Amino acid sequence: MTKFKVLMISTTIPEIGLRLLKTECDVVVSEGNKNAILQNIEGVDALFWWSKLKLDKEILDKAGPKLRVIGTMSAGYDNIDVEEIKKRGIKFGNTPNVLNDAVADTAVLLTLAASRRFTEGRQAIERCLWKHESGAQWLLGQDITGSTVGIVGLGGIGLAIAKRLKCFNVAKFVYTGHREKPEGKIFGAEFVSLDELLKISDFVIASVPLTKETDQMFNAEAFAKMKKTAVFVNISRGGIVNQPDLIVALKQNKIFAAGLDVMTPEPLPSDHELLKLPNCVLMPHLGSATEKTRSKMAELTANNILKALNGEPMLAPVV
Ligand SMILES: O=CC(=O)O
Repeated sequence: MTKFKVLMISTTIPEIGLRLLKTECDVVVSEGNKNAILQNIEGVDALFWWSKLKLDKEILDKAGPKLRVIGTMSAGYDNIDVEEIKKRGIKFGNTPNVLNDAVADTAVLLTLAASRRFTEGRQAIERCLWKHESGAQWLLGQDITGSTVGIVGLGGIGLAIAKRLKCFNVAKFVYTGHREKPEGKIFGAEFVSLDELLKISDFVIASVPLTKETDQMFNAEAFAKMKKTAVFVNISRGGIVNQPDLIVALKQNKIFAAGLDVMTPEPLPSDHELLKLPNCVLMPHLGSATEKTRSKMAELTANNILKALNGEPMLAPVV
């Protein structure tokens, strides 16, 4: 029996992904750059995708008509042309839920770090600005205890963030999104409009996918609605923020601080303005980057692909 042919992008996938696929498929492992992908993709039955590159018509055309299954090892798929995939009748799945805890941990880390002036404190040590006489009001931060936390997008990750922050004795949780959610009610969070959330929240935490609707939703207008003491955290996608507007808001202290795991572009150039802001904490898109989480993501992606190749529903289908 001829085996299915799978192209795995990239060479850095946790071992379990390759091991599972190899039980039923011939696997070619490719670097994640476009040239390598285009060189290797022709004639494959399935694609294991781990790349920030656009998975577009050009790549799908080069793959040809045999390609009928794609699994992305990510929860988000804003870099993937889902409409084109649908049109071609290709089965497509992602890795939701398995990364909720790791990403929520990252959100908590950024919330704490931004509110307690982590970047500025570290810079102060490096620049010999930490003095005995620095005084009792030096580098004061914002408290989570007693605060109002606003979650924009109460999906699996948003809820996991709220659950974690509850332990910090938050006074009130609010959230916004398309609709009120039963899990919001059970948790004890109030559903409010985006405007209301921006107005009343001490912490605004974004956990929405990047779509046409959320593209640059955090812009000058949104930052102007926030409290001057507000801390903004983004663990979803850089594209939901108008970054020049955020930089202005941080420079002019229109908001207190930001904690970002995601930004534009990625990778961020080392001389980027964001890195020069003392009230901005940055991580290089590490939300799901723990050993266990990445292994679970690799396993789910491989199983999505194997199921679909065998004519069964994927464990986590998108289309
Ligand atoms: O950003 C990470 C993901 O979408 O999985």
